[in-house]
Amino acid sequence: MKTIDELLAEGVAGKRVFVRADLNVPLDGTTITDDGRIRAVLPTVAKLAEAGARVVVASHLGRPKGAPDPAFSLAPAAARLGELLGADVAFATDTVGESARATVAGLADGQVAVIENLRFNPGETSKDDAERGAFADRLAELADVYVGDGFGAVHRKHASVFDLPARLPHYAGYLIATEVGVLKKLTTDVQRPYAVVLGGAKVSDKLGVIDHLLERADRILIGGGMAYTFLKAQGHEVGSSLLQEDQIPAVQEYLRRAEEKGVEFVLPVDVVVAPAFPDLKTKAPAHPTTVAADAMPAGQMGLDNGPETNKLYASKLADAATVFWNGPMGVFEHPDFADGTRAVAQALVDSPAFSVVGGGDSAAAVRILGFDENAFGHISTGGGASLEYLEGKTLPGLAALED
Ligand SMILES: Nc1ncnc2c1ncn2[C@@H]1O[C@H](COP(=O)(O)OP(=O)(O)O)[C@@H](O)[C@H]1O
Ligand SMILES: O=C(OP(=O)(O)O)[C@H](O)COP(=O)(O)O
Repeated sequence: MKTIDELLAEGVAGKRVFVRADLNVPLDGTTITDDGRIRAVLPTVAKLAEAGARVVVASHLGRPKGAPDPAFSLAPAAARLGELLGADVAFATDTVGESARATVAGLADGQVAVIENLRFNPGETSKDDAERGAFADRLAELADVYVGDGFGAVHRKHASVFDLPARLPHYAGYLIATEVGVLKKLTTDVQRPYAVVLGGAKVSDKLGVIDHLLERADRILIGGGMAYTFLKAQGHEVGSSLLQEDQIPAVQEYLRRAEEKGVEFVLPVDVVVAPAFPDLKTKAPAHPTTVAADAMPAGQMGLDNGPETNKLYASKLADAATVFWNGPMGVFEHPDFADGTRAVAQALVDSPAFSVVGGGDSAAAVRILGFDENAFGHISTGGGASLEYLEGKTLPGLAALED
């Protein structure tokens, strides 16, 4: 894999450099609630601009349906990138249309532009190679060189991640180099006990990693939206909680194999429930109650780990030597459901373990809840990406950067 330093040594002045970043930041309307992913790509963007490149930054944000949708515009991220760089950042209101072409053509050496959300074009995420390729062809017209630095999206076989680098000279940016360097350690000389904490909302994406973790981890702690499929698999009522019904047989098999292999599976013993998903805009009181995990009332939704679970999880992390954590333990964006996530973060701060926190929302949660980033071993910008890396899977966005 060629790195950005090699590109800089070759010289980039006057070249149009396409930087595939992951600027998928959490938004409250148009306000960025955590800019960690923008700060993470700054070294790459700043270095290229300093060296006189015409930098075209591209990313997805959220999961729009292949068409423009103002709620998913990258405009706030472009503005924040400009503030952090201390320079004007141009913004193209489309991806490969007139605005993008004119914006890129208007760049002077050392200037930076951001193009609109790549997922506004159906070609970005298409499963059809030809449709993705056609979009990648259009993107390739905007640049002379490709730098991959969107670590959070390298597990996606998407046009800008996988097909575009095949069409341009390609290099890995600083963020990808750092992320891979740290995660590699967890695949080789992991110190034991090795505990993995899994939560969050992308349950169907992430349940499969447990298959691999059963061969690798000593303890697996489950929380967040992931917990309810496990509780249901044990025969408990889960009300209207997030549930991956089709995965129940797989989850039952995980629990059986864990017992056979002596891997400790830790599930919530109590949960915080409410009648409905809370309003994250108004943060209006959500009327939470705490119930035993095996006695959830029908019609209520599990939204956080309860206090007994928080104590239990802290005790399971206290003597771990290595911890990998992906996925908040609850809907931490609402104050009624932030305690479970706060408790796990605090346990990692208190534990001498080498801790890696991965995922857009997990990393944001740690910072939004006021923890010092330096108290953790590594905060990764990718949740799904880091899990798939740890699984040993070939990640399309890394494979595409190989020579
Ligand atoms: N019990 C739950 N029910 C619904 N959503 C949940 C629950 N617990 C956590 N979440 C949500 O999970 C989201 C983050 O999930 P995910 O994207 O998988 O994590 P990451 O971005 O760290 O990889 C947060 O927005 C949080 O509100
Ligand atoms: O937020 C992301 O992943 P993560 O939630 O696993 O950290 C990435 O930006 C990838 O987004 P996607 O899961 O919509 O492809």
